[in-house]
Amino acid sequence: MKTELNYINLSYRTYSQKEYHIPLTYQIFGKDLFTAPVILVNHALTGNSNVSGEKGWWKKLIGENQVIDTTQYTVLCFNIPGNGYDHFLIDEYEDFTPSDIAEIFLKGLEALHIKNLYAIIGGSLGGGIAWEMLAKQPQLAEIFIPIACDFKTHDWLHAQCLVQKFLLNGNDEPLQKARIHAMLCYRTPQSLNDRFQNRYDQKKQRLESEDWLVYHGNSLNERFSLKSYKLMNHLLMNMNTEEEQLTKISARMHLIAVDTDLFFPASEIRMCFEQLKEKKKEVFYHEIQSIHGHDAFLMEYEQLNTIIKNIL
Ligand SMILES: CC(=O)SCCNC(=O)CCNC(=O)[C@H](O)C(C)(C)COP(=O)(O)OP(=O)(O)OC[C@H]1O[C@@H](n2cnc3c(N)ncnc32)[C@H](O)[C@@H]1OP(=O)(O)O
Repeated sequence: MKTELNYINLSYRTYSQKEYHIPLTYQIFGKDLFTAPVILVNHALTGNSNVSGEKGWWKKLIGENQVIDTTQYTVLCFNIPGNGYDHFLIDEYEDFTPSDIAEIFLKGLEALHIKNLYAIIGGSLGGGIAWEMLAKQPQLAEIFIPIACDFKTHDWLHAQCLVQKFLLNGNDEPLQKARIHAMLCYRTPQSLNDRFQNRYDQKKQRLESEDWLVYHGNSLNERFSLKSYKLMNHLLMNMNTEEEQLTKISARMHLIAVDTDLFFPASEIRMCFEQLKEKKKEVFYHEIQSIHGHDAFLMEYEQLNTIIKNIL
């Protein structure tokens, strides 16, 4: 299986009229290009192109004989430029919007001579970017699977991103603090309360739940850069796909929500589904039941795999 990082050099002018040289990187898993249907996977906020294999963040979904079976498909994943996985960082992150990232990914597909995709799948921010891509090229894919995401950032999510921005602009452990706040948005009160039951770690002199949060804050700080996090948060805060374009998307759509998601509430995803259904035939809604909230798309594999297995 090929897992090396590949490069495409792009000249790109942002919608804010800034010129950039973008070394767009990507990974391919499974079958060689042009020998099998292509599935594009768009990664989430702190993810990257390494979706499958030993360290793949979606390895329980994508791999040999997994639901997204790399013996049957070519799985392609671009890095969001500036995510730092390929060491490319962006200083002026506000130059970019999710619409720019979508445009860059489309240019990436063009450079690879990929005209059609079998499917686009994306979780959270990755799904939001996929909405933007399809709004720009409605005929691009046969199947669209946005998971725990919406075509735009609603007020509550925007507000949480604003808090993230304040924390990220602080001087004292900005990335750790932002991650701790984000972890609380990715989970629910029940998820934490059921799991930790107020247990106290005598050795560390703090609640186990606090230790878990501190661990996640420090662990992201070790593997992710502040600049990348600022960019990703800015993108999450500014998803705004043109609503009139949505019904023009030709792909069979399968919107997947999590019943307890605080970031992208199931009620909003269902509303999007109801509106699309009025004007479009092949649109479906699925719901993962979980106490965990947004993170369920990285935890509830039994449900997620069953849903996706029936779609592909
Ligand atoms: C907006 C968007 O685009 S969303 C995208 C952003 N979302 C994320 O980044 C996901 C954030 N959540 C996580 O990273 C979670 O860990 C998940 C969802 C991947 C897994 O959740 P859980 O199954 O509850 O695992 P948990 O968080 O307890 O443990 C993960 C790891 O941390 C370690 N860990 C957890 N708590 C502690 C602790 N207190 N001390 C030391 N290690 C710890 C575990 O041992 C485990 O290590 P391993 O991966 O080497 O086995």
